[in-house]
Amino acid sequence: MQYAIEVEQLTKKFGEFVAVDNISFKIPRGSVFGFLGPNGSGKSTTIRMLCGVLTPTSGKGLILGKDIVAETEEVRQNLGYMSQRFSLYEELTVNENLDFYAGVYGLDAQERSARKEELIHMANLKGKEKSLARNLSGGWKQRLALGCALIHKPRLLILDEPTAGVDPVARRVFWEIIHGLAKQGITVLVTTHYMDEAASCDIVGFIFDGKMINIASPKELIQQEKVDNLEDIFITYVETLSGINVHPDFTAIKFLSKADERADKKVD
Ligand SMILES: Nc1ncnc2c1ncn2[C@@H]1O[C@H](COP(=O)(O)OP(=O)(O)OP(=O)(O)O)[C@@H](O)[C@H]1O
Repeated sequence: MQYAIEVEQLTKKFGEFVAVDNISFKIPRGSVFGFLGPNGSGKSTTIRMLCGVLTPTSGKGLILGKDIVAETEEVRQNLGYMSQRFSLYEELTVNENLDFYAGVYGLDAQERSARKEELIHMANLKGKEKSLARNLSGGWKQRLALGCALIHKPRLLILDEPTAGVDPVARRVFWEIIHGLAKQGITVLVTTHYMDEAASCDIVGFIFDGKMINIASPKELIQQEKVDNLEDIFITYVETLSGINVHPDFTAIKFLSKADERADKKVD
């Protein structure tokens, strides 16, 4: 099997603090990998190492067979990255944002115009080419950012919480695009806190305190853990690993005054 991502004992320390702790996993080409874990568990640090912007403290990583430390330039040419904040230039138009990213990746004029047309079609941005990014709604911005990440035809796409803050329609459309890209052979690594999105991934990996706790298909994970859905797994892992009960006990707290309670109970 050919792998898009191969990670072996990857570790990142910030001083004494271990943000990513000896993780190993492999993602086959053309699959959608949902990288899950609570805030601060090490997802972005792992992604930053895979993108070649952070040097691992130890361990090894290959992206499409290229070493993330020794072959950073080759890795970047094969990789598209979309950050949580979409990395768009708000004062530039849709067209100008795409042009900017095309320039970064050195596309010539002919390639650039053909590619832009494809991406505007994919992102359903026809008619909005001259709109400022600032004036686009969340869903449009998100799809423009995806277009920018795809401008150089990368074979691996890394998306850091791409659907945070966009409405359900835009989320649905976005995921249809993601699965369409995977069908064409593009590998996708996506972080999300939405478990319905995670359930549609081919593989999900759960990271906690920098350690990879489990990695398998959603179906396998649900069978292994004998629960109904991924949300139950997420909560069970967090409770077990942190020792914190995530269900707060509200019964001891009175939110209404006695007078309010009496008024509510009055029947006309
Ligand atoms: N440059 C840094 N220096 C020191 N600590 C850092 C640095 N970058 C990240 N960390 C710490 O490493 C841990 C993992 O952070 P990371 O951003 O990878 O988590 P995450 O899973 O992406 O969280 P979120 O879901 O909130 O984006 C956190 O405790 C964070 O504070």
